[in-house]
Amino acid sequence: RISEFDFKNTVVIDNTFYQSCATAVTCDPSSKYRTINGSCNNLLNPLWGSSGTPYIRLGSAFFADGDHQIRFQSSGNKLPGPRELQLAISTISPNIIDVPEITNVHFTQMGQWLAHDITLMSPDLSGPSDCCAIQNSDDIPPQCQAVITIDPMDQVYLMFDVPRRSCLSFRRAMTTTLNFNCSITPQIPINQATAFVDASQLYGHNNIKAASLRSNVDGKLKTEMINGQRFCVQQKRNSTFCDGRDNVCVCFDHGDVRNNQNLGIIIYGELFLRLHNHIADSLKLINPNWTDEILYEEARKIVIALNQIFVYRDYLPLLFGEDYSENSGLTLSKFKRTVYDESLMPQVSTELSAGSFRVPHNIINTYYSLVDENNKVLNVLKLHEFMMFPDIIVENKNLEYILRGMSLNSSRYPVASYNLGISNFMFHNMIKNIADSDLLATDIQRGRDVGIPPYIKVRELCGFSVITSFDDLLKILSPTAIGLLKLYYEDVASIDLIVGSLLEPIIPGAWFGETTRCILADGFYRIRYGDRFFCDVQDQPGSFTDEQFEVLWNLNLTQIFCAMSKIDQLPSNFFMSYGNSEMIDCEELSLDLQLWRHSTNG
Ligand code: HEM
Ligand SMILES: [Ca+2]
Repeated sequence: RISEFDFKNTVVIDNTFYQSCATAVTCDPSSKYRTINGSCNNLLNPLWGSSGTPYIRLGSAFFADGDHQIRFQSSGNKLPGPRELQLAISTISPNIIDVPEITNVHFTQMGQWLAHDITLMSPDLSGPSDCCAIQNSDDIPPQCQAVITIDPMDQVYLMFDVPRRSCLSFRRAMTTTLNFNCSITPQIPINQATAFVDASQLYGHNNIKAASLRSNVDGKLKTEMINGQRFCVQQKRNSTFCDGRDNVCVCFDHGDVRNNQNLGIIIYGELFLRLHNHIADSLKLINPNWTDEILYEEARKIVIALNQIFVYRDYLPLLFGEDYSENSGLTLSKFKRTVYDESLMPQVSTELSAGSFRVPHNIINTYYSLVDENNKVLNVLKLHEFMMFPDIIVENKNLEYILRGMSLNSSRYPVASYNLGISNFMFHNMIKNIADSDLLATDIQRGRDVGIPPYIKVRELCGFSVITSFDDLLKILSPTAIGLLKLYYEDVASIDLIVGSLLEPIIPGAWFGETTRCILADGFYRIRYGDRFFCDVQDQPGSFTDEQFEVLWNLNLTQIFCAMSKIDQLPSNFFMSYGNSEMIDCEELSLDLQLWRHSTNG
């Protein structure tokens, strides 16, 4: 191994799905554009990284029956309850207030925007609508077999006015065996997103969705005027994701089902949509003879490249720490091009999606502030009370006021616990069996649901020293953290990945501990070097010229979000909070697309 995250040669790719269950695709090797679903990126293995394919496992699966049943502790006893673990973690780490950081809420929001691009482990929504309601029946369907128990004496729920219940809804992730007609043991979930950073959360992860979002005129995505502003179109009512609360009138139809989830992610979806249409307009001015198809694909290609630049040049170095990011080949540089590696599997791992990339849930803020042009705080909204509630965004200048608040407000310091709101009242105003959920308990359960290896196994995979007892942990974790683990787990081998990871000390300059860093570095390496269409890869049919790449390189999120909204100022350093970056006046987007003139024949 060249570094701790170098799993390239150790991970075993199970080919069952590709050989026995997938329909063959034929690729056009000369195509300049990536497909919508990610197929044909890798010409030798055309389905690698595409939506609807299984996650990879970096380590072996952990199930009690070797197939799908949730694992037990070494003694055979049940694992500690996820809800109890969450409550315990919040007692040893402050979770009442948001401890400020130098980064702002955009740093958090970019993380979620990126997560929605690369991974979608859909829960199985078929069968009973309320899994908790059927727990006494003799025949509980698989998707309902992992609901989370709530203790009748639950200290938080007892204190607050929420309906009394003994169970939190949890639906198991869809697997190839149970949901996709492809029997694989141990069971493996399907990634419904394309694994590449290809803005699929904006365009749709599959052809049907993507086609439904296109206007089919001049390369643009569909929009709708609401209160004099341009937004994306709305979904039909009765969709699971918006009808949760009866006072919701607005529900956007985006590329990813999660794009209405909170006020921040909605704004990102809207602004990137406007960016696509702005670029399509600009391209049309330069190339009036280009068809709708060419305009769409060329605009899409630029939006994808910009997303990759913002992720690899701006976000990841901040997340990992600059040195580590650079030394691991993650940082994007203007001078050193990415060399495509067709042997590298560009797929997200279960360890990342059901574990490590959820660790940044601990920096989610409790509040969104609405801040006006004079820096006056007009309103403060609790994130968990305004989930799946886009109505707020379309009123007055709320989009701009929230954007400003996100820029000025600090993100939360990464303590082990998540904020109190999403730990107890997530989806507060949704229908009864979804409302008042617990994100950390859900994350713990999700890791077990898809059988990711426990904490110490993942550490071993990363090449860290082998742990055989709680005492061995003294080299890594604080005595308080170990005390907590001992109280809940019978043995060190049973500790869940996310629990151990959240308790690890934060690496200076990064936002998490070493185990999270290792798993995330693997993931972001794969989906960059394994992406034939990565924005700075050369000598592929669709590669940008050096000059074109330079035009894109000169853009940043501040310029784009400035130009795509009516906001008057944003921080010069987009991810830095008030006092850590000056606010600069917004300008029109200076995006000169002359270099795109006739580069494609219309
Ligand atoms: C901004 C507020 C956020 C909220 C309210 C939120 C909420 C959620 C929820 C409800 C889930 C599904 C849990 C499950 O059923 O298993 C989820 C999944 C996830 N979240 Fe977040 N999240 C937020 C931000 C973030 C951030 C900042 C990151 C990373 C930097 C992130 C990474 C993930 C990942 C990787 C998953 C798994 C996605 C999948 O594979 O389906 N989230 N989040
Ligand atoms: Ca994607």
